[in-house]
Amino acid sequence: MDHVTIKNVEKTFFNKEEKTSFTVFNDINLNIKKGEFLSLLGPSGCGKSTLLNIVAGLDKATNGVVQVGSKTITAPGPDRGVVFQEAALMPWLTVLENVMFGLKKKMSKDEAEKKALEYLKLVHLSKFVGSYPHELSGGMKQRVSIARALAMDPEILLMDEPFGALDEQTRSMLHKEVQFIWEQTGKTIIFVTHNIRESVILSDRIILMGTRPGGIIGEFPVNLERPRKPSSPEFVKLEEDIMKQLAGEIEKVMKEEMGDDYNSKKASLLYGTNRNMGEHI
Ligand SMILES: Nc1ncnc2c1ncn2[C@@H]1O[C@H](COP(=O)(O)OP(=O)(O)OP(=O)(O)O)[C@@H](O)[C@H]1O
Repeated sequence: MDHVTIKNVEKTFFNKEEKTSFTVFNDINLNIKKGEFLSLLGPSGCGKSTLLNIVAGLDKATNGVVQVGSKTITAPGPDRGVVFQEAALMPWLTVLENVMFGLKKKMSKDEAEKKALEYLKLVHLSKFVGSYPHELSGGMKQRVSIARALAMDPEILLMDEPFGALDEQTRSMLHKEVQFIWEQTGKTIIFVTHNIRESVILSDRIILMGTRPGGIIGEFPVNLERPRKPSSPEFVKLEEDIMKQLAGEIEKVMKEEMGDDYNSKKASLLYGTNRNMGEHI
């Protein structure tokens, strides 16, 4: 059953002062199933965050519609929880209070506390409920923000490079955690990343996005058993297939951004061992 439907979505940014406009993408069509783990993968600037923000209701499509079930999205709503790259916790509140914050508007304080504790347990932070954000590592802060989003019980979890700022070990630990949460809760997850390996580890399906003109340039179902092993031949093959399709895109972006400084040797450095497409190329 389709849970999220993205139909003919266009996004154009207008700059009124300079009287210019920039179309990020002009015709995105995508159906996401209930309970599906879908990644949006692509080089910097291709519009992954823009598309996610439109689904979140934080930004408006210039044309086209996004539906959750049969309901057209016009604004943020409790059916969609968002986790960003930076956890954005309230520094004056404890871990528990941060997670309880939104819940208290919906239920009694006791109920909110019970629910917050339940979700903090799910992300393995029971021992830190009384800590303040500055006492936590980056990975722990992201786990709080995941618990905070999940505690509101959204049908859909939208994650915008949630582990982009974390070190490799923490990132890998959180992959296991997100997978566990997804299996436990059955949420539909849309996950933005520019890391090929991360998308193969986590997703049921990977949507590849390209730039200028922006849009979907490929789709890869990931039919590998979980937990996935990056060293398995099937995993490596899929990474290579995605990489091949993306190589041309990345060079296009680099050529445009670096102009005369561009040289293809630099491009090859980007295809490093962790299959990361670079930060802001
Ligand atoms: N408010 C805005 N006004 C004008 N242009 C914008 C605005 N927001 C985004 N853009 C442009 O839209 C394009 C897509 O941006 P977006 O952040 O969605 O890309 P992305 O694929 O998520 O990139 P990254 O991986 O770097 O976050 C970029 O060229 C960006 O400069």
